[in-house]
Amino acid sequence: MTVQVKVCGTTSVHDAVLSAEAGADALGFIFAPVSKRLVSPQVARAAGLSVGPSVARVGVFLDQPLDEVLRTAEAARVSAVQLHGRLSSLYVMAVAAYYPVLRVVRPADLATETDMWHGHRGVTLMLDAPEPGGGIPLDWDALRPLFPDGAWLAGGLGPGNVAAAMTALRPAAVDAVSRLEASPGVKDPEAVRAFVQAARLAARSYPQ
Ligand SMILES: O=C(O)c1ccccc1N[C@@H]1O[C@H](COP(=O)(O)O)[C@@H](O)[C@H]1O
Repeated sequence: MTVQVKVCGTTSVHDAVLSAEAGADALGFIFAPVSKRLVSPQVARAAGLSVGPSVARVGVFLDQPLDEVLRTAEAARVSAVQLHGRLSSLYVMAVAAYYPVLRVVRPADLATETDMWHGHRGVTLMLDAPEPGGGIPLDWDALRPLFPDGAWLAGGLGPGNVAAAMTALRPAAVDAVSRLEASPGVKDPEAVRAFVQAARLAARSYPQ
């Protein structure tokens, strides 16, 4: 199985190229105003263009109005949208009419959201810690019985623990930001490279 690796919190062309050269499959651009990694749609668009179409560009939003999400995603030319927050299923489906959606869920909501989105091809679940971008890992062993096939995993992942997380849950993709930074919004090149390499290595031990 091919595991996707997403490097989130990209705020510059420089860091987009760095992550793409390290082998990332997807870059995340955070458009939530509360974030320390907030990026403008214009910079995100330039960064996306700098890495070419083979690298996915994911716009990340937290509890923002629907029209703002759609306008920002369009301006930034993202290829997918990641939705955090308390959102109705109608809202999520409205975004999914335009973009593939990564619907982010907390451990407490995993079972309900798995039932809700089962069979919706445009919506993929991503499990994350309750505080997005907080760098806090989840209790992977406790989540093992609930973790759905095909879901993505985030929450405090980094070079030192991504292999253990993948061994426990076998996610379809892994995503990280806090542990890949030299300072908020600025990537640590060594950490980004080590994260992608560790995830690729761990993916080799997935059952074929
Ligand atoms: O990182 C942020 O500031 C952020 C703000 C608002 C919504 C999502 C945010 N980040 C997302 O959090 C996860 C994991 O982050 P971490 O590795 O635990 O720091 C990732 O999906 C980011 O997209």
